Amino acid sequence: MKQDQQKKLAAEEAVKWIKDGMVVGLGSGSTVNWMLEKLGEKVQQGLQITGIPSSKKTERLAKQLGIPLTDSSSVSRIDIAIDGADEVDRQFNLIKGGGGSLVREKIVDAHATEFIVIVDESKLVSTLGKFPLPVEVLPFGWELTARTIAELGCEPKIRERNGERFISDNGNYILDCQFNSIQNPQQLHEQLKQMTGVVETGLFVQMADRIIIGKEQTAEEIVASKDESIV
Ligand SMILES: O=C(CO)[C@H](O)[C@H](O)COP(=O)(O)O
Repeated sequence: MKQDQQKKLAAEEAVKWIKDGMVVGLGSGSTVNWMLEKLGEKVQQGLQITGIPSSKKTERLAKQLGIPLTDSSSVSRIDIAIDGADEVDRQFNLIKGGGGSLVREKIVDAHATEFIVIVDESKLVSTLGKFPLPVEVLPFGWELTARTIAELGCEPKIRERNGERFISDNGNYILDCQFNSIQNPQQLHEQLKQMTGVVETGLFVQMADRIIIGKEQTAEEIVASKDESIV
């Protein structure tokens, strides 16, 4: 499938940035899974790194692939983090959390010296918001939290999977908030973060250092000062 091929291209390009001795933040999602496959191969060939997984799913796959893991209590730095995204805009803002791992991803990605985002070209948008913004909330009183969020002009929907309420790795719920068009990601993130009951938002505002977009035959790498346009 074309999209999978693009994800694989972006993922493999990103692995080239991982060098011996690095502590590597491992994101989550299907694009990251391609990255883990390649990284696993390199580890088998002798690359020495330590990974910090950002979700239980990533932890399971990394272990299967023989990637050595540790946790944040055992490292003083994260050299590089590689993660996917659900939407990417021209100002290096992201929507993440489609897989429900946004809190751990944000902690890992925010502490990395270099944060690389890997996406297929369908993820690149001019304005964020078509993808419903995932917001992690405490289960207690979530209906009240959802009502407050709705006042910002969206329709929060409690996330379900296979007919069951989705529970994050942190034991919380996810509200998927359809804003359609997010004109000011920073402002919206701050408004949401101020609400009691909100744990974290899927808005990653200007955190990325490098965006690698898988295209038809190649992976296009965009590094910019974060004020620059990327397309
Ligand atoms: O944020 C995420 C998980 O919480 C993922 O990185 C995002 O959903 C992209 O996933 P995929 O690579 O499967 O398209």
